[in-house]
Amino acid sequence: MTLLEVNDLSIRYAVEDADVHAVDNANFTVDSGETYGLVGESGCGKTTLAKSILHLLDSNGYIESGEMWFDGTLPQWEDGNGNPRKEIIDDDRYPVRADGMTNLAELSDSQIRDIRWREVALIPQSAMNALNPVYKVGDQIVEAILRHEPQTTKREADERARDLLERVGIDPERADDYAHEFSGGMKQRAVIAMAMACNPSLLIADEPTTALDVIIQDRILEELEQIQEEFGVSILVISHDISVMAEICDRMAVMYGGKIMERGTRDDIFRETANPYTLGLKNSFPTITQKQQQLVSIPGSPPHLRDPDPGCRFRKRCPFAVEDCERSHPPMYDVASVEETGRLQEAMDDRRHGSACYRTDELDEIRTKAMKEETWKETATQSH
Ligand SMILES: Nc1ncnc2c1ncn2[C@@H]1O[C@H](COP(=O)(O)OP(=O)(O)OP(=O)(O)O)[C@@H](O)[C@H]1O
Repeated sequence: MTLLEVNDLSIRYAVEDADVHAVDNANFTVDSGETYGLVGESGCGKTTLAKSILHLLDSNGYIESGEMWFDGTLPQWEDGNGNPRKEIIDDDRYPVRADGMTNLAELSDSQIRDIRWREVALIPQSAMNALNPVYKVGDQIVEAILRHEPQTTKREADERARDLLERVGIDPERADDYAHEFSGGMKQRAVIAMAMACNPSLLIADEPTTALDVIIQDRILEELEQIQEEFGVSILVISHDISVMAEICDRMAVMYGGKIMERGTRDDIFRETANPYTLGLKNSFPTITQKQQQLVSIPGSPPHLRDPDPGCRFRKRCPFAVEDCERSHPPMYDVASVEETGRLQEAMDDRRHGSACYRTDELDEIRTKAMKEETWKETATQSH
């Protein structure tokens, strides 16, 4: 069942005389109970996309166009008997669709505040530094519960906080400790517990393992998986590290320069990789099982996104770029259909394996060449 459906989402930041096109026409769907990943190099728009869901963009950021349909119920939309008023579709005041989904992009600040924590919780980047040093860790979770569920008693909230800590593998007795008494991994787990305080249906985790050593990283990923199983929560996880995604995601979108370049299930992305950018990204990270493999990084750096030209965002670093790539950014092609028919066919459904590349009909050759280090080195020489 669909929990979040993002349609043609474009986000801009206003800077001086131009706009930064941080996210451009993004389309993807997160189902209930699944882990969906957004992966790509720093600056490709992952955090911007995640923050926009909860209206937490920097003040110069704005949603240019698009929709974010979410299957949630706003408290102020309950009727006198406390029943959700999902049936409201003819009332212009409510951006609710016939199937009961709400367009988060159109909610007012107060409406979105009711969604935050209760329905969608965000674990921001460097979250472990966000724990308040002067309050006990347990009290911070209690505070989060009481703020969003005022009808809960302090005692109940206290019990829930301890239970949450236990569920993420922290001894409940440690609820009385301060953040500085926790290790890095414990702080991150405490932040996960805090995010789960109000039992949200969507948890957004922005770089949950960055800055942690490899062993702790693995534990945090296991923790997220367990949380998901126990609570049935959907997780939108953001990482620059494609090997982290291989560990935990059911499906994912690979982003570059504000665009989704490839989209699909974990198997689509890792076994049937179709986009040159994804192929390059895969080469540049060790897989969990093959730590010793030779790593090849993609030469060059991501494009600046101020008023970008219409061409493919990746073309300047792409060893497979052709003339078409200069003219316009490619649409998302349906990989399986193209492989079957040999003809370029656009993806009609964002659940299908899609790749934004004009050469999706030459995949065998591209995959073979992309594995060779010299393929990427040649691009570096050409672009200098
Ligand atoms: N407030 C802002 N004003 C102008 N540009 C911004 C602002 N915030 C982000 N950007 C730009 O928007 C683009 C996307 O940034 P974003 O932080 O979303 O990327 P990211 O993939 O999450 O990278 P990182 O992991 O480094 O945060 C980048 O080019 C960034 O420089």
